[in-house]
Amino acid sequence: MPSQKALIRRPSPRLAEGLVTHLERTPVDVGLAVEQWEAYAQALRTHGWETVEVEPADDCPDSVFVEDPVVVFRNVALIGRPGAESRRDETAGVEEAVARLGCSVNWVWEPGTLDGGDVLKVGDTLYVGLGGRTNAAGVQQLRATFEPLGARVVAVPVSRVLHLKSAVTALPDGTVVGHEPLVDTPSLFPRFLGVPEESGSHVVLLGGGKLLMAASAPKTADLFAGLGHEPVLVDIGEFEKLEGCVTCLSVRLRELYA
Ligand SMILES: NC(=O)NCCC[C@H](N)C(=O)O
Repeated sequence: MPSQKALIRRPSPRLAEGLVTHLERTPVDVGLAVEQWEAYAQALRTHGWETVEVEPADDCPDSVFVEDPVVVFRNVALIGRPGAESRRDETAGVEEAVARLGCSVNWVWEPGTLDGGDVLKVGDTLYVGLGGRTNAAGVQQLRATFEPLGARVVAVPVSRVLHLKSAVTALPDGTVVGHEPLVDTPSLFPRFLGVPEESGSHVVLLGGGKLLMAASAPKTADLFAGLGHEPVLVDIGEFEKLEGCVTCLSVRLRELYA
């Protein structure tokens, strides 16, 4: 039986010092953030995911955004080299966690940079955002790692948001969804659906038609419900102040055999 495990990482006490790039900094309430993170983890568990905590990295303010240090395809994990230097110490704990779960591990090497938030999987296609935290050498290394396993890697420009998955994610049927003013080239995706809210661009596929989404995107949730999906809303407001989304707070591992 394939396992359904989700890596999560407890927020650092220094969360409020996390990076902001495209937003103005506003104060983060770390206590509230921890409550929101616990509710997020509970939502994953309620919908059938076993949560696995990566060792906390208290000195790394952005470590809660656990999807960024790694890309997993089938049972192979590529440990990224974060585009932001302040995030480079986050990788060791994530590497240890994926290895413990039985993944084969590869690494992105200098001069490559690659953030997991820049990689969107749609079936066997890996769209990779180029322009912010991920560079051309990182894309080449992603190709070299995953194309031999049957992945097709498609590089797409990202200039208006932090990561590719800040701009677009995909519904269970593969339709790519995004808030058009923030998507550089919607025509690169075979099927694209515009959504009315920025945070409506971010869905985590929970299985069975359920979509984990931010509570800040109620109109998009209605749109998706009207299309036959089942939105599950969580408040991640404190993380949104740091350019975090529902996608970046976990790494779902669907193809491990445990
Ligand atoms: N995948 C993501 O969208 N990650 C969000 C990272 C936010 C963090 N403050 C950062 O700038 O790296």
